[in-house]
Amino acid sequence: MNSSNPQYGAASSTAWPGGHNPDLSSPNPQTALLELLFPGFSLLSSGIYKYTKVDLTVYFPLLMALGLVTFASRYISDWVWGFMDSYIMSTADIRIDDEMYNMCISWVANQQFAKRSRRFVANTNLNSRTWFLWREYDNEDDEEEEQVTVDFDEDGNPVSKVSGKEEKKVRFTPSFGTHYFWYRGRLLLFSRTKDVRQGSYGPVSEREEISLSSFGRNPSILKQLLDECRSDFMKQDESRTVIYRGGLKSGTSEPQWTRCVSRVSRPFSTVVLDEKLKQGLLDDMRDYLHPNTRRWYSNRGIPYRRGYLLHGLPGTGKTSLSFAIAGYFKLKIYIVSLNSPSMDENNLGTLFSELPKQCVVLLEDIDTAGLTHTRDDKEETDLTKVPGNSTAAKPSEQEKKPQGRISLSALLNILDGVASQEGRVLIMTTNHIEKLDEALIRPGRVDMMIKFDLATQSMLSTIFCAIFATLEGDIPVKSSQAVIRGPKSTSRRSENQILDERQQEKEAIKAEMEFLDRKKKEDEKVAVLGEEFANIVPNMTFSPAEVQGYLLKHKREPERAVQEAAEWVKTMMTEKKKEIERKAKEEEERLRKEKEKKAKEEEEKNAENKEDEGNDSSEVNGVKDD
Ligand SMILES: Nc1ncnc2c1ncn2[C@@H]1O[C@H](COP(=O)(O)OP(=O)(O)OP(=O)(O)O)[C@@H](O)[C@H]1O
Repeated sequence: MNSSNPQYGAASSTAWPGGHNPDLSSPNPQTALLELLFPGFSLLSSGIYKYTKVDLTVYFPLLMALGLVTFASRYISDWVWGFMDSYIMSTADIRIDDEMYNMCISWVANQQFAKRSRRFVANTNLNSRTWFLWREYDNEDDEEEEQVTVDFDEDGNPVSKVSGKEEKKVRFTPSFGTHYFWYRGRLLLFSRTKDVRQGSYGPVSEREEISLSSFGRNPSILKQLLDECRSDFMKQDESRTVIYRGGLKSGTSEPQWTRCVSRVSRPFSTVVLDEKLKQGLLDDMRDYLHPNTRRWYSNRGIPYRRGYLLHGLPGTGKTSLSFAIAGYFKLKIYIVSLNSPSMDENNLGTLFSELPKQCVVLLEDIDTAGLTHTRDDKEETDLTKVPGNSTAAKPSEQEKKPQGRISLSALLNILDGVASQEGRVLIMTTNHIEKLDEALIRPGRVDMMIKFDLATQSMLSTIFCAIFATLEGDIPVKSSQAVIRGPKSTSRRSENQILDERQQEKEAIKAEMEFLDRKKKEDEKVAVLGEEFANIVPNMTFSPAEVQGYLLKHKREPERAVQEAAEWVKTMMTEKKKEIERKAKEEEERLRKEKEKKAKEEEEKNAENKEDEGNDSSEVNGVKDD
């Protein structure tokens, strides 16, 4: 301990200026107060005194005033902020579980203030707050982002590609706190705060809130900004089909639609189906979605809804058509699984009431949805009415059926009740139309049914040609021929440069001509091979998915696909035969067991009857004896 310490020098002979002689064990009250206002003050002042002989405690009143201001400023600033927030600021709070969050955050990520931010959150996926819900989550959301991650070296060995455009893009958004930025000449605030109400469980990225604030009581600037966020976000989806899934909000029992993926829209032409049917569906939907049609419906008091049932064997294109048609009409697609354990009548009702004005709702494999007539599955009467014609189903069949949590009547009410959004397009798919209740597919609920069949001969050649057709990008272009034909630089170019460019342009045109020529020849060849292929594969025997699966094995060798087609058909037929035999055996076994069970039950019943009869006769005899 330094004996010359002005603060703690009780034992020291050093005289304190101003008559202060602080004691180590009991510092004077002034120093104690200053120490409270400025933690570390005594240490600092003793240091200063030692070297400069300036005693800071002399300036006690001044320091006190300064300390009080510092002490109070925190409270004052909080109060001022609270006052401003309540009376002279407008704020938009954005819920993390709403799609507006994605829109807003993706807008923020593109702003200069976010790029300049010194403390930021780095994301490869701006929607990662729900990563745990949907693993397939929007990786493709960024238009600029390429999905290629694997390349092959000269020897054909896979190598990962982690450079340039292919690299997964990292996006930066400002971290927790308040960030200022200018928008249309106004100073706005973007705040990201930790959501303290949320429990400690749940992913970290979930526990946050974001808000946008502006000075002034008129919030129109915030609305403009949010509108811009939304339209920017929508632009990214222009050539995509956005898919939403119905489920529960994370950690709650509240139902909500969650955006799970956006895909490049499948061209409608790539779904192979009878052209008349396809055109009929397109015309029907086009007419339904026409802006004047809603009025037409409402004038006549008819609910403005349209339902389609796509039925047929597995792998015949029902799902593909649903997605393609949604993409064609630029509609979002909302998928809900009635089999999901979280899906009950209330949740489904809420989801349907939250649908946007125009969209496609897809209920896949509706026959397997395990609809019951009431929630209480034990009631026998319920089970006998399970989807299937109104006729009663056999007990053993009932046992096998999955028991859903949604009754058929509730589903019907939801589909055409007041809660169901008008303007939506309902598409139901099934592999077993015969299992569906008539009420579910009556006109008004299902306005058009489309049957999907196994591949006909014309479908076979169409699928063949679709797979082997030469499309842009299929033929590798030599780098010397790949010329970017953008706007010419305005800077002066030398004669040599001009000549060079002309030469490159010529080469590019030549390459394009070569490509078209080659494409024509290839397509002619493929058309002939397609016919050959269709003649080898039997009509209406394989689903388009099976044919596609086979052709993909030879995707670069159409000739080989034709050569080996007969062998493939043979193998497939044998497998199918085996499968049919196996199923027949299973059915036989099931019937036998059922028969045995029935016989046993009958026997037991007879035995019981006999016993009862015996008892009755002994009673009668007893009476007689009496
Ligand atoms: N008619 C078709 N035209 C083009 N491609 C088809 C067609 N049918 C099936 N495919 C192809 O087969 C695959 C499976 O098709 P999809 O899922 O649409 O069949 P699905 O009828 O919905 O089957 P499931 O009943 O099993 O759900 C897809 O890759 C699709 O490209």
